Amino acid sequence: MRPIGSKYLLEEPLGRGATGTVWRARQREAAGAEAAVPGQPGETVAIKVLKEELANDADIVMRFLRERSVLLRLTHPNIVRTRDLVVEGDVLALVMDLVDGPDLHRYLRENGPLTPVAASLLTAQIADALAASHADGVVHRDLKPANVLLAERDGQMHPMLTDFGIARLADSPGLTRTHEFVGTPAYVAPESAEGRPQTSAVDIYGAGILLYELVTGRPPFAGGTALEVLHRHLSEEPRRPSTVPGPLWTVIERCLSKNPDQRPSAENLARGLRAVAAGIGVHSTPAQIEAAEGVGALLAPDPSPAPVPETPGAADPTQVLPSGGGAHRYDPAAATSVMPTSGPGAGGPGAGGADPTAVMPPVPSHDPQAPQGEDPHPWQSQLRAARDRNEQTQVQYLDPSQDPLRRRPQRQPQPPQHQPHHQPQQYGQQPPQYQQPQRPPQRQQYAPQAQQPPQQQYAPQHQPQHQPQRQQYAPPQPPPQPPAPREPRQPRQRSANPMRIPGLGCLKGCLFTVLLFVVAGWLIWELTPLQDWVAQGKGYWEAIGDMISSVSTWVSEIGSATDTGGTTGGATGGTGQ
Ligand SMILES: Nc1ncnc2c1ncn2[C@@H]1O[C@H](COP(=O)(O)OP(=O)(O)OP(=O)(O)O)[C@@H](O)[C@H]1O
Repeated sequence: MRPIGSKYLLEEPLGRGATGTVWRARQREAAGAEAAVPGQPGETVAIKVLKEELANDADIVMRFLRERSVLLRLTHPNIVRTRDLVVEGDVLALVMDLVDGPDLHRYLRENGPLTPVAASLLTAQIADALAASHADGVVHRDLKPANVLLAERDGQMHPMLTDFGIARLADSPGLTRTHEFVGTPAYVAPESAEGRPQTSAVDIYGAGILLYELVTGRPPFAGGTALEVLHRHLSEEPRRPSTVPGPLWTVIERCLSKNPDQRPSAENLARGLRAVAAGIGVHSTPAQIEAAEGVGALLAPDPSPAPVPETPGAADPTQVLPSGGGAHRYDPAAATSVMPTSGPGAGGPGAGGADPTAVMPPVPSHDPQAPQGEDPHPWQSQLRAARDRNEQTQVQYLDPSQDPLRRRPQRQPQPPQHQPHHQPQQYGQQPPQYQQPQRPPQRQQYAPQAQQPPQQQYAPQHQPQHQPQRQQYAPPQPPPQPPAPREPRQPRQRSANPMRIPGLGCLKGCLFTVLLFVVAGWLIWELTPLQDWVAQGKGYWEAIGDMISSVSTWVSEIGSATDTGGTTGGATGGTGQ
């Protein structure tokens, strides 16, 4: 157990993300008045210890302290409460309420998609949390299933949004200086990717992606490289899966508007989703169905979205496409659409801050007059330094061959994507393959049964329906080494039979054995009296007996002939003397 600050003891790591590691921790003594929740000795909490490069960055430490009050005052039933901030030596840490439950990403992976009703109700609660934080001027900017924790309350799953403020804290040149880019391409709003000003509408876009993923099991724009995903956010309209009811699709489409001004406010989103959930259930009344079908009218855009404050001296490293708007911005046919931003304001490693929702590193100016350092291309350096993260937030190594400065990225052949096995269904009904006892098609659909032991609540009931998009991360590659000179090759021994026939060796052995038997049989036939025996029709033992007796007769004849010869010889000798 490791102390952190004077008030907390880290017990065990719960998980690791892009910005730090979350620990289960215990309170040693009550925190001071500066903490939002002083806590009691022995109480269990979760502590996110920010990564060293964040903690060592003076800008971030300053912002951490400055934003303390914003983070600590953010309270909502669907937001994981930040209780305290610890700044001590090299350590920056956020003390949070411990949520005893899986995150939504894990839950989806283990249990498959939710029904449209359950997904609407769950997202409505997330929208409630967003509405509260947006009203307070706080934009999350990294909304994704991994940042939604599922707490169990009264036998129901209760979504809680976490990591508020982390994006903002990390929005500093610090990450850029470490040549690192982090982000979650599948959830990035088009304006973030383009480096245009961001507002609370980026969270609505994230909510739309999350909602889509909840009902289908996968985000709408996923697969391929980060650049490809990014392009799809910018240029591709999401397609409606057959299992998504019309009213719910209206909500998703509005959230995923490329134009942030057309996205609904978080408050209206929550209202719209509840109307949809009420009108697409199996027990919906005609009035509820009608209200759901008219949900578009409820999704009025936010007249004054909360702006994401500019970070002094920070440029948005998410920017990979030329900013400046215009009708060509989303032109999918534009071959040069993935181009580094150039010119003032575009940012670069030196000038830019890193956005934790960033998907791409800052791109240097291509002004030929610009001073060229001896360092490798910053783009390459950052990509090379990209490191592995958890499965949701992607840090992606980009091969220099895919550098859009050189050529348009080529689509790599992808393994076949999982298609949800939904059949068209009545709204609110769970598709059979996802049907689980703890998910009846009403509000409690994602609530485990109260009598189930906790460890079973999230246990997969079936094979996961969706393999999450594994991030195509390749570890930083060392610079290519010149190939070592090769030894001259020995001329290859050519086989007599250059064609390799499987089982030929065995066949050869068999043929050889057969040949042996044939030769042996022929010798026996020719050199033994076998032919005579066969001709005389003798039995085997009779023939053997005959042979033994003839051999013994022959031997005795030889013996007697020898005796006779000896006797005769002796007599002859005697006679000669
Ligand atoms: N308050 C909490 N209580 C319990 N577990 C938590 C809490 N906060 C985070 N976790 C768990 O810790 C793990 C890591 O959280 P973290 O927020 O660092 O990951 P992440 O959201 O995937 O990363 P990031 O948002 O930084 O890219 C997650 O698996 C999450 O379930």
